[in-house]
Amino acid sequence: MDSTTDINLSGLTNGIVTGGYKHIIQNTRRGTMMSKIIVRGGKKLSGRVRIHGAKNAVLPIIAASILGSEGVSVIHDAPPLDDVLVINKVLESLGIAVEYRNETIRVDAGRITTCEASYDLVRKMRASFLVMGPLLTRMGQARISLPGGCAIGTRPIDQHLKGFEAMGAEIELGQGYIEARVNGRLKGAKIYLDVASVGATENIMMAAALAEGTTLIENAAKEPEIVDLANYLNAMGAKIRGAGTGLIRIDGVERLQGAVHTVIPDRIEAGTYMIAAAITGSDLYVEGAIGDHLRPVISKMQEMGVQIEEDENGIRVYTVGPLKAVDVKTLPYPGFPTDMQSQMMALLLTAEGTSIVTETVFENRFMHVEQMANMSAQIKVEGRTAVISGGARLQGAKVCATDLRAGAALILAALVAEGDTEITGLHHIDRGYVGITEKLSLLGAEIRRLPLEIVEETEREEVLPLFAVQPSLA
Ligand SMILES: CC(=O)N[C@H]1[C@@H](OP(=O)(O)OP(=O)(O)OC[C@H]2O[C@@H](n3ccc(=O)[nH]c3=O)[C@H](O)[C@@H]2O)O[C@H](CO)[C@@H](O)[C@@H]1O
Ligand SMILES: C=C(OP(=O)(O)O)C(=O)O
Repeated sequence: MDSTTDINLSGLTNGIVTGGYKHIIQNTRRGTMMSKIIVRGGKKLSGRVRIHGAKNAVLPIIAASILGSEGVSVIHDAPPLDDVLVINKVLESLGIAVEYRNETIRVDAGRITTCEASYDLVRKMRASFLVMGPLLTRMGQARISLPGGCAIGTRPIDQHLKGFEAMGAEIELGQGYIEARVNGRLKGAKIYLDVASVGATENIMMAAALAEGTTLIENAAKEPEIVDLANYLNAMGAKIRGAGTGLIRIDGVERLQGAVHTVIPDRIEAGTYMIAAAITGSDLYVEGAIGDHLRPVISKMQEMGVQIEEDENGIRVYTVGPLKAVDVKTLPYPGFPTDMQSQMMALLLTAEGTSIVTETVFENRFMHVEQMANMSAQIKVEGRTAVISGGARLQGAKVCATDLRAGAALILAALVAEGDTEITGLHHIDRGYVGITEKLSLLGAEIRRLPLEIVEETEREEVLPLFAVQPSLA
């Protein structure tokens, strides 16, 4: 993810605007506005919070819709997030018709006019690279800008490329682009992933769906988002078995068509609100949260003494006394998710005793520690391990979200800090949390989002009420 402030989608001003969350339109319409969140700590929360569709499921699913040469895909519960707008824009730049209204995306990929995804779009979001597999397998070629690294680590794509090469693609790198070509169709292959990469598993699974013959992905990632993608691909006519296990078998088919699919709830958004309940000592119902997707988070929170009750519609979280320190190690699913590490650290700051957090997935995912230290947090980092001294009262401060989950963790810490916390770097948070200010405020938090700097003042009132903007299907 690059470090520019907000996404500029000003070309979409003729698109459809329907009801929803203010910041998305503010950011996308003017592209120049920065904002800050101000939280006054100490409020108890109560009530229910609805979890939106999963960012990390919808992004590969939108990319996979490129594979549908006939019919229209209808993707329900697509969260109105900046990342979703970016991947939609990537598809449009390929000549594909995309319409986004009321959390439903329609994609007509009947016609593709170019196989190139430019630097301008791919730099905004790493997941844009997921269009490589679908384009290569359907069109025989793809030229995609290198996604590069980001705040949390170097994030190479060698495993994606290894998979495409094993299926017969020729890969060339030049001028910041990766060019992949194949004569005829990709061929099914046996691919062992050196690391159980989520993105590589998804990209290879999509490429293999239209390949000739059978592909086996060994040491595949097992995340619920992989299963959701496989379910969508199968609804399009693919033959995929084993998604959710370490061995996925894909029997290639000749063509795929658009399908209707509802995206799974976002387990990381759900986990974040579960921690909001625990950190504030409140009683919240997290509607839509799926316990089975959150097993390691639930189990760690219970070990700390948090009370958790699951039913078929969601999860209730509350506390009955002080929380205990625990040790946490991030791992690929079904281990503790790296995307919940910083939020968990915020909670551990309020527990009694010393906790140890070990990050094994990304090499540089402790950037929030420095920001938390500004709030008087006692954390010592050595390599991939952080030692957290819990129990001290956090103090409100001026802090900056260094990445998406770091931003969420700072908001959580701010909910219990003494005084006001000002959080900037909100473009990170907007990638992954729909209306976090509105949702927390409705639960009783004292939280506001304010403009920090408005370069262009026009059209502010015009954009209310709002939601997402996308051009109509042609
Ligand atoms: C859009 C999306 O779904 N993002 C998620 C996805 O990212 P993403 O798919 O990028 O994460 P990966 O699972 O690929 O990365 C995991 C580890 O594998 C390494 N690696 C990855 C690919 C590769 O070719 N070579 C390689 O060495 C990475 O550097 C990292 O250390 O999974 C991560 C791990 O759960 C989450 O934090 C991200 O939120
Ligand atoms: C790291 C994340 O996302 P991405 O892979 O899109 O950067 C995340 O969702 O926490």
